[in-house]
Amino acid sequence: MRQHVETELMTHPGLHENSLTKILEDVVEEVRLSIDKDINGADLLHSLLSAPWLNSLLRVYECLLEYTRTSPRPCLLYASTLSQEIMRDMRSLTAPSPEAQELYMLLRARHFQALLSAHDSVAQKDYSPVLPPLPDDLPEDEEAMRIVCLVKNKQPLGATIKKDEKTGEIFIARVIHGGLADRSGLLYPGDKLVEVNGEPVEGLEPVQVIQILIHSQGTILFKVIPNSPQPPTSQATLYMRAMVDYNPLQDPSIPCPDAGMAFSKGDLLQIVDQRDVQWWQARLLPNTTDCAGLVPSPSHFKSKKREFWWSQSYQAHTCIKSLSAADVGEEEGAFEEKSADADDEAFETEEGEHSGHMEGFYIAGFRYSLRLWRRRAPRKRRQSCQSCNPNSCHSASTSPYEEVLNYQRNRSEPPRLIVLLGPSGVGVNELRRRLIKINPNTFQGPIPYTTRLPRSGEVNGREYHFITKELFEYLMVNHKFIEYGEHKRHLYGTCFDSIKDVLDSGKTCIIDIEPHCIHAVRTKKLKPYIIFVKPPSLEHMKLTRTDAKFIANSYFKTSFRDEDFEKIEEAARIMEAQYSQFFDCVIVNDRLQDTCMDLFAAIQHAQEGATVDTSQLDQLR
Ligand SMILES: Nc1ncnc2c1ncn2[C@@H]1O[C@H](COP(=O)(O)OP(=O)(O)OP(=O)(O)O)[C@@H](O)[C@H]1O
Repeated sequence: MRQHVETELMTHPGLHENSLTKILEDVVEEVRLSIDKDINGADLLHSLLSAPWLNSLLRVYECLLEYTRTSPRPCLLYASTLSQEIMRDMRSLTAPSPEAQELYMLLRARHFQALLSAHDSVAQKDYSPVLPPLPDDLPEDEEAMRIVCLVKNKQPLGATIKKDEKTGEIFIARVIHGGLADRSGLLYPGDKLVEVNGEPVEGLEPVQVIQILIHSQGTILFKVIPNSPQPPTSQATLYMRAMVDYNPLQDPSIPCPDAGMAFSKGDLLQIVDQRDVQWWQARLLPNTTDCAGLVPSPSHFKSKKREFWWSQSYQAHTCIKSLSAADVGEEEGAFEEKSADADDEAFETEEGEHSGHMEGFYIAGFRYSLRLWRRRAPRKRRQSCQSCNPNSCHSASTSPYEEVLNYQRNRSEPPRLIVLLGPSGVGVNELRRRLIKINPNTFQGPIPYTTRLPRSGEVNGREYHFITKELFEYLMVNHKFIEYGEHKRHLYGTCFDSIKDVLDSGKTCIIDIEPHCIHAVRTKKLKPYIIFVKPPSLEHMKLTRTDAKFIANSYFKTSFRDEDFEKIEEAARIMEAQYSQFFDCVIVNDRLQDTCMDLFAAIQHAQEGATVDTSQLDQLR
């Protein structure tokens, strides 16, 4: 008989190809591979799925399924009673046979009796739980409780609690998106905490409750009085670029520093919950699988912006020292004595390549004078002041985030403006010139404006747009220039119209600007892609710039000295610290050839699909 029972179990369904057990085996194997790949949570899932109880449960389930299919009927309604009668009859036998004795032992076994009892319950369909009757004196205001069991793992529980100062009751304050509590779907903001692991929380401080949680191992049992159900709110996910640095551990206003999320200027954030006016929930991209964290909402930022944790707002008037700017400034007096137009000539004769004529086409925007006015000491140069421009973006000083969208260029749209910036001498002009030279049908620079007279051979609208001082000043006051400056009593500037001309022709316009002009180009129309050209290490600069020369003053190009490299490095560091939130891409100009390729790839990426700021751009030009 024993043999018969075992055989029965063996022939039960459950091991054929599509059975749940087989599927579970496959899933377990799959999860095991995920552990090898170090995927978060895979080990926990693996141990859960490999648990013997789950396997047994599935087998039972499969047996039940099989029986449902064959719908067996019970022979008797009271097999248990019958077995009792048989045993009673056997006990009255004076000399029972060995078979009768074995039968008696079997029927008497507890497991068998339990089996027969279960059989009778099923046969009589007597398996609904019998609930005790409700007491008559049930108080009207009795609240329903919910018992929530969470399995603690390495992740935080993902919920914060707060105390109602009036009643002393402890509530779930917020549930962090993607955290354990959120994924359980059983804890909601406003739920009143009654017990944690059997310990009543009445009269406790939130920190004491946290201590209970910290010391709990394995599963944590919460007893809560659920908050009245809240209507589900559908929220669009927003993507934001951080304009400031934020560290929750340095923010005294955050309700729970551990639930906060630190971010740095320029980081992309996925805002997953904006229901709270003060504290949003966000994830740091690209890790969208991580649990979200609390970040201050823009309105909270504004109200707290004077506090110490609100770091480094944008300062439009910051002076980033140009390479050898002091030298240029010092020589200015002597230089003024000489011919007012000597610069361009000197540059043309010394550096024919840079004059703009190249294999049958002309590249504008690399003239000596144009580059020189920028390099003069800021106190001397007549600087375009975008911070005073009503169209310039002050949003950075008031908003910690800017909304961004994934850019998908419509073929009918003009290309995006490509903006290069970097410390003087890092190689911005060299890179821009190379790009245009390599592919003049794709890339072009804007033709600058000047008030100086054209020289022989120069064509209006080719080297420069030659205009009168009056017209230049008219354009200036009407904010038509991205930047402008004075060099040797002549005005030079880059006008928006020149950029528009290039873009309207279908070419990619590449400009280089001083960092304080970033705000001027951040318009919805131009959709600028801002590339920061960063110097390599001092050691690499020395190695790669052995033959390089930079414009040290108005007459001479000189070789780099060690202190020049140090100045480049320092200027880059300051630029990055103050403007990195605006950089779409950072390229290290180490080996020229490689940098050109990186730049080309970055520009292609920008034109085909990359994030673009949206919300703030509307407020601009
Ligand atoms: N990666 C590089 N390797 C070697 N030489 C380089 C590299 N990048 C630039 N150079 C050289 O360094 C010198 C300075 O470069 P460039 O004139 O482009 O600097 P810049 O950043 O435009 O400076 P400025 O803004 O002051 O005009 C040039 O001689 C250029 O050829």
